[in-house]
Amino acid sequence: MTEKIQRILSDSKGARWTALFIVAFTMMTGYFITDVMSPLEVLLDKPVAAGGLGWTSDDYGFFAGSYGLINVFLLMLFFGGIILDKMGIRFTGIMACGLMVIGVFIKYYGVTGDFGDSRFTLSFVNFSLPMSAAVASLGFAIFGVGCEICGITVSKIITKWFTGHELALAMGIQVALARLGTAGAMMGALPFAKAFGGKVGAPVLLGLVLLVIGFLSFIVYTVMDKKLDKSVEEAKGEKEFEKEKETLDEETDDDFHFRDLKYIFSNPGFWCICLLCLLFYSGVFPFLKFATKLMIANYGVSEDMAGSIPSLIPFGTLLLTPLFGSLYDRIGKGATLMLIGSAMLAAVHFIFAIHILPYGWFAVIIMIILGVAFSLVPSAMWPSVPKIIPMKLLGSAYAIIFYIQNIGLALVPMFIGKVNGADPSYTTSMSIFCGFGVAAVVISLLLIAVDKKKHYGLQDANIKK
Ligand SMILES: NCCCC[C@H](NC(=O)[C@@H](N)CCCCN)C(=O)O
Repeated sequence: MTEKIQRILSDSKGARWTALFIVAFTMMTGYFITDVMSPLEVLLDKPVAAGGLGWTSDDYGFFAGSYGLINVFLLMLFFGGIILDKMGIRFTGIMACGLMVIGVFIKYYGVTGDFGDSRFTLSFVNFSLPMSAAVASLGFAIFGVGCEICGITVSKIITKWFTGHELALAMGIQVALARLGTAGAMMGALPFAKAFGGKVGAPVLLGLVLLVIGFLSFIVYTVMDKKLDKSVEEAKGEKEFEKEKETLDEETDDDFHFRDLKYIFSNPGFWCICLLCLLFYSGVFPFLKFATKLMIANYGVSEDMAGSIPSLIPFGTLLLTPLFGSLYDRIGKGATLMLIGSAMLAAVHFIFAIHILPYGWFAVIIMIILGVAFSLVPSAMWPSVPKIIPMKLLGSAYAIIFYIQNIGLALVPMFIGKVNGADPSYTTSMSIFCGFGVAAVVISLLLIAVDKKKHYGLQDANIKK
């Protein structure tokens, strides 16, 4: 009997949680590097003679957006998903980590190399950047490919180990640990750079070292992955588990066929999740980029304190994302959680748009509500994908969702920046963000209806009793 229960490695609680923490650590180091330069703008825009890099805010904006450039314009995320489904977790994960390390190495060279006054210029499109920004952006774009492909690989790994167990809790913990990487970068990068004489390269080098450790931990994970596959093979060989064999057959990485992609594209539930992801994340990540200035302009918060109010959001999600994930595992109602989170997003932006109660304490309350919304939707949305899409297509499915999301993450901030220039009261931009929330509510309602019709099980608990 014991032999039956413990027939594959993922049935061991210790093994699957160890696997989770190993790959979540890799992802955390990736998120650290993603945001390590965000608090360093004050050092980047100093003149070269004063120890800075002489970047303008436009140069910085281009650098920040370069994360998604190769992913979006060269369709790298789309190909990344196919590579994952075709070549498997171990190959793709190592490739992704390798790309992240190469990317950060180039970025480090960009911010520490001596380029003098040289510039990178494309005269036919009237484009010019300091050479340091151009090199750093190239590195960040390569890193972005690795980081997003690593993200879809980790999602597939978690699904592989946790299906039928604590899937949403595991995904929630992974996202929470990733947010810890973001929070660590936001809080630690500037003091760390200042401790090294204001050198931008110091925190980037720290991130590079952490990333290499993250890469090594992924290599350790591949050993576990091999063992899991071996235990699955052994279970397949046992006659009495004929029924399970059919399920396991469906789960092998080798079974991917391009023609199967039409299953993804023709799936209405998948498109609802894609749209929800695009709308919801467009209302959160780009908002965070403008939130500090909003606090100063509309809520009278001092410059020193203004950044700490939006930082309540990633901190709040640390605890709440696993909590809501565990709720989804035990009682289900995933689509309802997404609806509630979307409604909260719309309400928060509506309140920001109409400028009532212009006090710092009120902004804190609103930001906490946004933090709850930012925990509700991701904790229910990501674990819902495996309920709609079979395992062998999961890499491609996550990649397409990430791809569509990246378009919003790249274009919305550029658009909102222009809108704020024309209307510095933030009424227009907050109304646009509110519009994303309202549209997310509509899509969530549609998802609930589609789920009822197609029986995806989005409202069911993940843990099989
Ligand atoms: N199991 C999927 C987890 C996704 C977490 C999600 N990340 C993303 O959506 C990334 N594509 C983009 C992250 C960009 C910010 N650095 C998240 O909520 O972080």
